[in-house]
Amino acid sequence: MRFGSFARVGLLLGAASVAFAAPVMAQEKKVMTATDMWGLKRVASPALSPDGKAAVVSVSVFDLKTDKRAADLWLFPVDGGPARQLTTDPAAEADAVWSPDGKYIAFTAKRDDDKAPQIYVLPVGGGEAKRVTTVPTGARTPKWLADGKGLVFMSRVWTDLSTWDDQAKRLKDREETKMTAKVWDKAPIAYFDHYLDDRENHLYATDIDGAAPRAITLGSGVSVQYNEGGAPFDISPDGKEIAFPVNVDKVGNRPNIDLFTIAVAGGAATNITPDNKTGPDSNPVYSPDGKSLAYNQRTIFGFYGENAKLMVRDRATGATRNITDGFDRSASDFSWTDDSAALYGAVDDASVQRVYRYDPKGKDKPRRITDGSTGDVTDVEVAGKSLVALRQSISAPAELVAIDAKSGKVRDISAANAQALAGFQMGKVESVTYKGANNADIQMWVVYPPNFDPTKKYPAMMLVHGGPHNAITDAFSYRWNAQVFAGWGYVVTWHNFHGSSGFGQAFTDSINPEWGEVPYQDTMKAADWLAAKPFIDKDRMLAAGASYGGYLTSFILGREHPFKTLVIHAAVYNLYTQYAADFSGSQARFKEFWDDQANIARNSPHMQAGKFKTPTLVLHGEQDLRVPINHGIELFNTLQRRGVESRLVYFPDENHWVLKPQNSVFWYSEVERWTKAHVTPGPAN
Ligand SMILES: CSCC[C@H](NC=O)C(=O)N[C@@H](CC(C)C)C(=O)N[C@@H](Cc1ccccc1)C(=O)O
Repeated sequence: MRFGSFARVGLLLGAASVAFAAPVMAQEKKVMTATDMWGLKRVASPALSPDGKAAVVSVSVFDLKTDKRAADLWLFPVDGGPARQLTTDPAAEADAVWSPDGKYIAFTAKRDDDKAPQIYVLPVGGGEAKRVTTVPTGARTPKWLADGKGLVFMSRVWTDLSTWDDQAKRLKDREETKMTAKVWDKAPIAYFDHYLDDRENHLYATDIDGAAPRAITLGSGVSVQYNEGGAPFDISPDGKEIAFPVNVDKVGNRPNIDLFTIAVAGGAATNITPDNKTGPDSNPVYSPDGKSLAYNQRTIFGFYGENAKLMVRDRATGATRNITDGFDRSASDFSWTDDSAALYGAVDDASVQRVYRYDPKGKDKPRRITDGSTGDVTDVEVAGKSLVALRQSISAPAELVAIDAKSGKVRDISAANAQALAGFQMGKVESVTYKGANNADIQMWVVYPPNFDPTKKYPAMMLVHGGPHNAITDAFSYRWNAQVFAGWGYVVTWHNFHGSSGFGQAFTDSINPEWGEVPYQDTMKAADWLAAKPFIDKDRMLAAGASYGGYLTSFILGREHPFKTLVIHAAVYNLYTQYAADFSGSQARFKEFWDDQANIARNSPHMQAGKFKTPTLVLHGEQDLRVPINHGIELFNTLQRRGVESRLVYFPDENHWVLKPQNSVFWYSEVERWTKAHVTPGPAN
């Protein structure tokens, strides 16, 4: 679906549209279904103009008939006023970046005959976008050079080939050959849903006039560590130096990411964080005055749940400070102010993502700016006098907002989904705290069915989150949408059990290396809390989870619990087979499994198979290389062998997550059919 013609002034996405939307009467409102949810527009991370006056975001829409996504760039004045659609091409545009003079926006897209994503440059004042690269291996994550005449980008290339023609030929040969074997000498071999090939990520510079790109890191002896997301590198404000992450592990299975710098002109690369040998140094960002380099550091090997410290390096002396010393939160998101006097970023902070201000000198403690009362605020961007971000909640998808850095007030800029949401009757959302394992305070989200009547009794659907070192914050989920489940007639909960992030490092780390028992107890105590409520029917409770959440749900399956049925997606069911199945399994922080098999015996859900008796819906994707398909098959076959009512829903073309629209709608329909058959939804007297 398109929003309109090029450069059309669009009220549709602007905040102004809220005022003009026809009011929808309560009785006309409907509960949101999975299909409705797929009709919502998805607003991605903003890119703020250098003067801070306008923000560009990519807005995606999905077509349920074709399963296709279209994404276009929209420009929003930060102070309000109508949004302007910048692109209408059927291809999805991404990675938007403003030129230093604010006159152009570069982005990546696979348009027309492009076989891989290329960089395009669009004049902001009007005119067509012009393609500036023709790189057979694709151009990703562009950043402008300081003079505005060129860009640096990343491409994944074979390092034994010296020309783009040779790269193109090998790509063609690999596509055409009937010999499909892959060979590795070093781990990792895969990332989430794809096998890694024998290429490396390297940086190139290109002029915007379309001259052949020039290699920067190729020949330096190191390559860029990159899996997904935004640009992992930054260019110094004088346009002379680039900082980028490198995995210096020579063995495989002991990843050690250090930050390197290299001249934009190429040459030798220098490791600037060689002393941190046990954790990743990442996300380098130069201060606008060019004096400092901010980056994240973790130091505990194999523990992604470690709080990321925010480090600031003096580029002249190399002296480096941890400016978040004593801050018991992870500072993984940050953006410098123009005067280099502060940084702002979103923090996973006790069940909500809130914006904090950091002092680059480390004298002032990180200061909370937004209070979290209106949902998660993430993806913070600072420029000129503006601070923009995305805001979302359990009941509303992300929209672009402006933040007042002094008062913390959050103001809507986009309203891409205001009209659609006005037609839905959402359930009330509450944050509660109960006493969990070891008498600790556990935060839990409760989402009530629309038209909830506290004098009646409702069934409960307890959702168990993944990670485990993640948290359920006030965010809109497309994969496990609590409002869709509440619309079926359940009181839905998400509890942030021990191990969750955002509640302090000790709480996060309290389930290592014993993954099962304490989160299990937290879940049972959450069930007790619910069962004691007059509005809950304790004989109509179910639990559902995915990934680590599927681990904990299958751990529950082999133990005492009050649930009438369980829904288990992409579960880590067998810790023996998960152990070395992917990159996470390869990072043993404590003992290797052959040195501590008792831990696996205590913690692996499959060891309790002899006690399985609860009807269970098992779901898994074939392309899941994070938790491979064997887990779902083992769990289902074991339930069948024990004569326990069970059903396996298998997705041949989905990975760790169900991401395709029609498959997702089918996933929701299977979960709805199964849960309703085992736990009657809706109120009873
Ligand atoms: C957000 S980082 C979580 C990464 C975590 N890494 C280490 O294990 C992870 O992938 N966890 C898996 C389970 C693991 C394979 C044992 C998991 O539970 N994934 C969850 C959470 C998640 C959400 C978004 C991105 C990555 C993971 C899930 O898939 O819902």
